Amino acid sequence: MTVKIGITGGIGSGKSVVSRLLEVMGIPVYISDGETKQLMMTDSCIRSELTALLGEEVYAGGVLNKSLLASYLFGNPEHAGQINGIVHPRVKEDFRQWVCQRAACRMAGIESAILIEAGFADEVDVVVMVYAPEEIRVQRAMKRDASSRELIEKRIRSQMGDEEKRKLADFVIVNDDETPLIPQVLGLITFLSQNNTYLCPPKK
Ligand SMILES: CC(C)(COP(=O)(O)OP(=O)(O)OC[C@H]1O[C@@H](n2cnc3c(N)ncnc32)[C@H](O)[C@@H]1O)[C@@H](O)C(=O)NCCC(=O)NCCS
Ligand SMILES: Nc1ncnc2c1ncn2[C@@H]1O[C@H](COP(=O)(O)OP(=O)(O)OP(=O)(O)O)[C@@H](O)[C@H]1O
Repeated sequence: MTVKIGITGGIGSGKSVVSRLLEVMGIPVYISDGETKQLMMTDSCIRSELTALLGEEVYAGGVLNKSLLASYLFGNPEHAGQINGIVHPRVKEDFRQWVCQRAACRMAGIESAILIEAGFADEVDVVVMVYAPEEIRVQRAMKRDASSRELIEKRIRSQMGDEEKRKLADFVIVNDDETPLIPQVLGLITFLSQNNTYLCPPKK
């Protein structure tokens, strides 16, 4: 049985960095942001529901209009709920298939900023939170995306707060530019390898 690791944390916390380290160590990771964007292009149900909600311009020129979608989604919690309700059930199905295709792997991960909010915690055996103080996250995301503080803070407000997330996580990896990251990731893998009883019975 593949042990499923959920990797979560707010925007700019360093989930992608942790996921890359896991991949380098031979653990495949389902990157939700990328897979979701792919599904929003290829899945006919998602396409028709998003078009019904936002109009034809959401796929203007045959590509996903990310700025239109982002301004709608991050503008209002109700809007976020509508988009999430269209997209997340399909992502969940897709992730299940992806895991089945990797049945030979001892461990596999899923990375999502909104793993818990989107109801994916029940899909995994262990939830790992990547934590960084909010100001560091804002600075990283502004630099990475050449984005404004206002925009990043808007996204942060649409996600679950760190304190709440911490309580629901089984492990916390601190990525605060001071605590070394690699020993923490190695520690996680070693723990999961040695303590399979902790993970039993795995969730279906
Ligand atoms: C709004 C979109 C088009 C913005 O795309 P863009 O390339 O600018 O940003 P990207 O996808 O890299 O997201 C950046 C970060 O925003 C945050 N974020 C994205 N979607 C959501 C959401 N539904 N709720 C809260 N935060 C979110 C995450 O921290 C994410 O890592 C895109 O994020 C999207 O399609 N979101 C809706 C689908 C979704 O929920 N994706 C999250 C993975 S399940
Ligand atoms: N320990 C670190 N040292 C230096 N730079 C880092 C560190 N951790 C993350 N970064 C940088 O900060 C930025 C944000 O990290 P990353 O993309 O991993 O965050 P994320 O949690 O995946 O964010 P998002 O939710 O937006 O996808 C990236 O440019 C990354 O290279």
